Amino acid sequence: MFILVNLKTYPCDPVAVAEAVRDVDESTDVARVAVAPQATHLERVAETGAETWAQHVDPIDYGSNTGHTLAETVADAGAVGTLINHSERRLKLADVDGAVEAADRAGLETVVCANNPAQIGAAAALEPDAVAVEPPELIGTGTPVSQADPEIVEGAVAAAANVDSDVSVLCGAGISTGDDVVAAGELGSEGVLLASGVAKADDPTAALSDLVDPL
Ligand SMILES: O=C(CO)COP(=O)(O)O
Repeated sequence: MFILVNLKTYPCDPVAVAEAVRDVDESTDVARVAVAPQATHLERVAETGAETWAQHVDPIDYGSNTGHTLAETVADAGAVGTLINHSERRLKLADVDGAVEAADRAGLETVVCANNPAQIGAAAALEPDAVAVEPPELIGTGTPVSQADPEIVEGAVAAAANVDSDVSVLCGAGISTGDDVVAAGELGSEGVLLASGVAKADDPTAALSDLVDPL
């Protein structure tokens, strides 16, 4: 299972969480664990040796784009992948397409987020490496999508497979325990996105160990 920890703009220590991510990733053969800090922390996080992802890239190339995030810069800072169209950083469909293209150009792995199976189908058609279904109403609640809305995960898996069977499906929202990760896997998800369960934990290593232990 792929476990991607999104730090959003939570007031945690990104380097401490990244060290926990690196240590837990190295301690297991059954999970791949990565962290997505804020753009300005990418370099410091990547220096820990943790697999580092961006939270967003813009659908742009080098040039006159003040205030935007260029995929190549994110890759230069040490990121190997990027989220696109997170529910807290929504893009127009054409811009999701452009951001996937920009990430591909920079050699970044891509996960395109979406709210529901219909959007997952549209996202899969843009040929990212993976799509992630995250019902916005469950984000940050501690109520796991795999329990509260298993149909949405199964629907997302079916919708992506219908469009492009090479696109993996992840799910997220409210996931904080190993049982939640196991349940996500049983619904056909190849990984999970999570944030508050680790970013707000007093002991991120313990929180991450709990996530991978039952796998
Ligand atoms: O938005 C999320 C991950 O990208 C999920 O957030 P929570 O894990 O806090 O529900």
